[in-house]
Amino acid sequence: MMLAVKSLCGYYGQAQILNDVSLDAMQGEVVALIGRNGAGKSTTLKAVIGLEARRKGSVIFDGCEVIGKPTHEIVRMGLGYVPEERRIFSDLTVEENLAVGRRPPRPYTPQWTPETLYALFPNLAEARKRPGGRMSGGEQQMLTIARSLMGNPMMLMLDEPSEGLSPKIVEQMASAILRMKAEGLGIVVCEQNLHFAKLISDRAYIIEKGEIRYGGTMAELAADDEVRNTYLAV
Ligand SMILES: Nc1ncnc2c1ncn2[C@@H]1O[C@H](COP(=O)(O)OP(=O)(O)OP(=O)(O)O)[C@@H](O)[C@H]1O
Repeated sequence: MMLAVKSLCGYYGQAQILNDVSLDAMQGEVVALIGRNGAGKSTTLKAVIGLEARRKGSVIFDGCEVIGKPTHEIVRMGLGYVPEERRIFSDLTVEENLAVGRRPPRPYTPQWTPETLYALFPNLAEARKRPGGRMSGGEQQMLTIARSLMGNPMMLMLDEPSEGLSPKIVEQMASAILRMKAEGLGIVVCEQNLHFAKLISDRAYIIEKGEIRYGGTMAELAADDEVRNTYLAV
C-alpha cells in the first residue's frame, strides 16, 4: 500500500469530526471517498496532509508514519494535494504557474513536464501565455492539478475535482484522471458526484458523519442498491 490510513480521528477545536477513519490506496489505482455535503471528505484529506484539522491515529505514506509531520514535508515526500478551492497565481501565466510547481523527479514515479501536461490538458496548451486569473473555473482547476503534477508526486489527493464544472469539462477531467492513473499515479479523490466517481474509480469508500460506512470496488457499489440508497440518495 502506498497510503494506509488507520483509525484517523480529526478535530476542529473541541468538535470531533472524524471518527476512526481507515482507508488505503495503492500506486496506480483511483480510490474515491464519497459522501454528502459535510460528511467529512475534505476534513479527511486535510487530516492526512496535516492541514487545519487536529488529528490522531496513523497515516503511513510510502512506508513512513507522517501523522506528526508538517504538510510541506509530506508533500515533499511525494503526496500531492489539490484542495477544493483553486489555488492558482492569477497574475502569473499558465506556464509560469507550472514552473512554480516544479520539483526534481523521483525514482519509480511518473514524471511530468509542461509538454506532457499540455498533452494531458489541451486547454492549458492553448492558454500557456495567458494569466491564470483569466482562465475559466474549469481551466483553473486543471491548472491546479497540473501544477501539483509538476512536483512529480507518487500519489495525488484531489478534493472534488468535478465540482462546478460544465459537463464537457467534467468529461475532460475524467479522461485526464484516467491517463494520470495509466501513468502509474495513485489517486484519492473526494466526490459527491457518484456518476463522476464511477467514471474514474477502481474502489470507493463511503463516509457519513465522519465515519467510513462502506468500502468496496466500484462494481460492488454499483450493484448494491441498499448502500447507495442509504448513504448517497439526495
Ligand atoms: N474549519 C472548520 N471548523 C469547524 N468545523 C468545520 C470546519 N470545516 C469543516 N467543519 C465541519 O466538519 C464537518 C465535515 O466537513 P467537511 O468539509 O470535511 O465535509 P465534506 O464531506 O468535505 O463536505 P463538502 O463537500 O461540503 O466539503 C462538517 O460538519 C463541517 O461543518
